[in-house]
Amino acid sequence: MLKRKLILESGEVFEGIAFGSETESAGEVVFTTGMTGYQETISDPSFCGQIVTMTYPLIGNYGINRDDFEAISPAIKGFVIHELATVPSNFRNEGTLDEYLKMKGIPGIQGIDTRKLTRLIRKEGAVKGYLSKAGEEINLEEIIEWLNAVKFPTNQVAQVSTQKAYPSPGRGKRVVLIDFGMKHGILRELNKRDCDVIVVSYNTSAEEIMAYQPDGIMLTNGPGDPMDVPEAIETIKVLIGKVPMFGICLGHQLFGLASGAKSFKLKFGHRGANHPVKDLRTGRTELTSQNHGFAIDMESLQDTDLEVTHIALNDGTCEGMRHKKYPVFTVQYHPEASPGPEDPNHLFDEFIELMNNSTREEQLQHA
Ligand SMILES: NC(=O)CC[C@H](N)C(=O)O
Repeated sequence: MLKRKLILESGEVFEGIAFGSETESAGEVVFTTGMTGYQETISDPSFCGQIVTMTYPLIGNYGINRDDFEAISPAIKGFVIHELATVPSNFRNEGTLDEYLKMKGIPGIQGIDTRKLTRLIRKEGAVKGYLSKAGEEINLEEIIEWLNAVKFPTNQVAQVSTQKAYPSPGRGKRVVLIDFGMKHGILRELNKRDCDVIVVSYNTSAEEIMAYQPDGIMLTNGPGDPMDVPEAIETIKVLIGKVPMFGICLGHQLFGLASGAKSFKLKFGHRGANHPVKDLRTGRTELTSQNHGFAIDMESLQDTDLEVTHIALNDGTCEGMRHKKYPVFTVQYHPEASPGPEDPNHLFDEFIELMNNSTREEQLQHA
């Protein structure tokens, strides 16, 4: 078994055992607290460019299956775990995590103290990291210096969005889905409700989107800083009020920015499958799946036509908004719930209802 190191820009070094691809890699190191769902995590395009640490100690025990991918190819830069289960056991198992990461060229490290790493990230905030090539000695000082100077690419949405529009047909409401790095779960939920979905690239113009005559527009999740996608912000500005809109995660942040709100980077993000969110209108709390490093600044909503509908109970940040005049609502968390929990799944039904209640005449008035 070959060794490899995880090195942080702050100078901490974690030595462990290499698995997955033997290559070296670098990216922002983040942690997620989900106890299951490593396959969904690895393949969630919102993690594009990041080295992902699982805080749950035993990973790989149910293998990799055919059905649970959130994108065709994973976009993570590395995978950090405490202990790799080498003999998976599950009726859906089709192969091991190690084989999968090897096939996809993603380096993994196991046998490190993920608790210590997580506490460091919580204390110091988001940090850049480097995973060394399996079995290779490195010059630590050189790597730390390089990490402190390097600027990672900011075009992650362009890396993971579809380049060409394509349909995912149904006989119900026509939804144009703007793909900022869509999790397949969103498409599954819309298709389950018989929506006639047209998936378009992140830089499709408002005019082209409206030419599909949609009943509604879906703004998806996606990687990176929402400020790095100015063209999408401009497009959303034009689309607001034309047809009902539903935004998830990056889609929520872009809608906020398009409406005049501001965003900021959280110290260490919300990533996991047990984040409590309170719906301020009903007083109900739901457990949600989350994966975000940025958030909308609630104070900046004062000068907009938006209102906060949901807040995070862990730190009080904004988790949902709606437009006061137009049929648009967005959430910072993941109602498509892959891997779960499914508490907020009803939001997709609310989107369908919003499209049902918004008549064609009304839409044409705004068009
Ligand atoms: N899952 C997402 O869409 C994440 C949104 C954004 N990239 C963030 O980190 O905040």
